[in-house]
Amino acid sequence: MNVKMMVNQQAAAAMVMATAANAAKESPLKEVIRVADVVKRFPGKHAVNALEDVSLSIREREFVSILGPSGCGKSTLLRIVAGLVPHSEGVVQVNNKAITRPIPEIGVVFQTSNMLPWLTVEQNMMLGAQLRKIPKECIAPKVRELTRMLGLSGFENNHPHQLSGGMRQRASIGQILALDPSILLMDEPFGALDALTRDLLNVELLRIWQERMQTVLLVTHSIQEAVFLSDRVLVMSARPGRITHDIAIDLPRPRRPESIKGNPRYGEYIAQISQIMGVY
Ligand SMILES: Nc1ncnc2c1ncn2[C@@H]1O[C@H](COP(=O)(O)OP(=O)(O)OP(=O)(O)O)[C@@H](O)[C@H]1O
Repeated sequence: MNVKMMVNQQAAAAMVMATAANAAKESPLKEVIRVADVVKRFPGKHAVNALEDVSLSIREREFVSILGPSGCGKSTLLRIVAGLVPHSEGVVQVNNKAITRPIPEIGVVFQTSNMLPWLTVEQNMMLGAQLRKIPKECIAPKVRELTRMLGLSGFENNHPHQLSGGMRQRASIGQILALDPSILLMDEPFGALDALTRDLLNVELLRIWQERMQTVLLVTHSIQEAVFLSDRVLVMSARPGRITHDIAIDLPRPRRPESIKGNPRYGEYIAQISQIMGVY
């Protein structure tokens, strides 16, 4: 084969690879969460209209955050998607199936740890799988790997009260990840932690997301956190909550605080969202 033929073959191979890469880039990812025209009323003496015509769509492996004023219905929306709270009107689907109760594909992390105080970190991380009758030998290697990944090696036999707040929250995330959910719903998971621990855990969360690529829906009060982590930020109005803005965050990945926080676009997104939310 002469040199010209080799060059032509290489060029053709490069073109095929580029076309495949473009096709992969352009092929729309599957819609995983679909919320359409959802209304939520809490009836009773102090009836509350919490959500009004909320619609959103989240695709496979997207990281989406929800911001909004206190009481606008962010947690209610998350709990509806999780199947923990029924909605009054509209459609809520996960992987094309109507959500009427919690399903194994969805893991939920709340602000406070769900760990049982009388069990160790490892026992807590095994618990969900045991309740689902998954054999111990299947779950044990996964729990060991998660313990390492979450920086909890050496603390497996500690009880929750023997951990710092940040470690407790990491262990709570481990409890959920041990069940291998394809969708992670998080309600202010680091809200009770100090700013430094929160920043560190955000970096951890991105690393976990990048390694496992779950679809993530996060409720947060922090504009910085939402911009740093997300592919899209949804902003809700005051109650009854509606989604008023859907902002694509076009910052490069992988994201590290030192590279992102110096990026002028990071500052611009924060300014834009602060203005939308009326906070400066
Ligand atoms: N179980 C309930 N019964 C009655 N009203 C409720 C219930 N849960 C939530 N609400 C009301 O629904 C509205 C939305 O509450 P929700 O907790 O979803 O807001 P939020 O945006 O998550 O608030 P925050 O940012 O302060 O955590 C509030 O007015 C709240 O009082």
